[in-house]
Amino acid sequence: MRLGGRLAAAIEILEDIDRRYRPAAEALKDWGLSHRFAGSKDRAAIGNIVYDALRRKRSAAWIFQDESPRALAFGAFLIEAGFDAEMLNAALAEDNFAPQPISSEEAARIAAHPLDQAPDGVRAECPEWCEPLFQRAWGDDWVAEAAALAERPPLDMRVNMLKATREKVAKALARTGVHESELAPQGLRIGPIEGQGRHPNVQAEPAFQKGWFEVQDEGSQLVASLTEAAPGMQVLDYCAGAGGKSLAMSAAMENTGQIQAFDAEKQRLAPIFDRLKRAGCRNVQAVANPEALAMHEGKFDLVVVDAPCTGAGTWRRRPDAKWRLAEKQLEQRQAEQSEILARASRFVRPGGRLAYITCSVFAEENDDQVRAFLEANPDFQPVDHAALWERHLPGQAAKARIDTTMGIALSPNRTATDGFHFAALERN
Ligand SMILES: C[S@@+](CC[C@H](N)C(=O)[O-])C[C@H]1O[C@@H](n2cnc3c(N)ncnc32)[C@H](O)[C@@H]1O
Repeated sequence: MRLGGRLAAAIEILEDIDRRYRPAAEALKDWGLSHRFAGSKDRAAIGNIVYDALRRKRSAAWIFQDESPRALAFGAFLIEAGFDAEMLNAALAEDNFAPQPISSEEAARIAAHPLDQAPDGVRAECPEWCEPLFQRAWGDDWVAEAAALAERPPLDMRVNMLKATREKVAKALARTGVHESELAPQGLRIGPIEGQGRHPNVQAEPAFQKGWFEVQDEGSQLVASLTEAAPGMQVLDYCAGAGGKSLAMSAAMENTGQIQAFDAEKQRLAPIFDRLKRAGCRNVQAVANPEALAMHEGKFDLVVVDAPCTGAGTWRRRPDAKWRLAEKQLEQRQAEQSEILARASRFVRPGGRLAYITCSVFAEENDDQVRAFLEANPDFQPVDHAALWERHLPGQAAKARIDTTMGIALSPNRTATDGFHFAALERN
């Protein structure tokens, strides 16, 4: 397929996402199934245009002064490729499968709306209702913080120290252009996709099948190590999901002690069994029945709450979720977070630690939750988060945003990771 056919396909998929209110990954998959003639390079290129259009929806709509799927696909392509209207029209010429080229009226509109003159909210690439949330959380940096969530993400991996070393995995993946992560000590990274390329399918590599590494964002790796799960500990991962944090803590604990991996939704836990097996984790037990935990109240050295949240910190990877998120869902997540914190905290032993994690960049889900919990639970005290960070990442204090009391914030803009918040609270 030529560029015209790829743009036409991207427009069709964006229409489907819009009309049927469905996740981008599903719409792309369906398109692939009904267009089997398209090769893997075409699919990757189409996927890039769709994801770029969702990441840069406001900028693309601004330069075209139009929110239609065609304007979003064209606009995002112009921005990402650094093309102007004339260059794009030249690339579409004599391509029977191409959409209508950019008209002279559209070209005039594009010329009259340069991005450097766009309002802050457009450059921030976030839904209008989220602008005050970013402003509150990030002050003067809010546009840069929100805009960084519209960049293409890298592919991050955590080396499983139970089975391999960073050198060994880097060697096994040498052809992929992998390099050591800047902050996470067991991290490896393949940079963001360039142009119309794609990330290698690292999960098809024998090294992955052998359990030498997991695909895990560097921010997720960092918050897992900030829990300070250590050999011999009794740990409760209260919102374990597919086990990303449990697997990382299991390796940090050198397969000793015990991790109870609990989740209120049984089906969310389902992938953990294969993952544990592949990674060789023998100190993790999946628990789906809350009653099985009851007898362990007040017994755990460490309780980790990787709470359900808006996921705003992951918008680089799931840009469609950004436009689906509604104010009501934020309120629901906040209510769940306070309820889960209250429940989970009962399992911390005196002298033990509660670690609160979200992949959100909003104060409503982070500082506000920590503050409210501490007010309601005077037997818990925050650890010194600056000292905690320094222990793990000496000399890197300028990277994260650290509030000694409320916790540590990671973001694409500051740490080149997904957005995360981490707070550790100790029980008297
Ligand atoms: C952010 S995800 C967890 C991700 C996981 N820890 C990882 O690293 O892969 C949040 C999880 O919380 C679970 N959850 C939601 N409400 C809960 C509750 N009341 N109690 C325990 N888990 C809950 C969800 O099912 C979801 O799997």
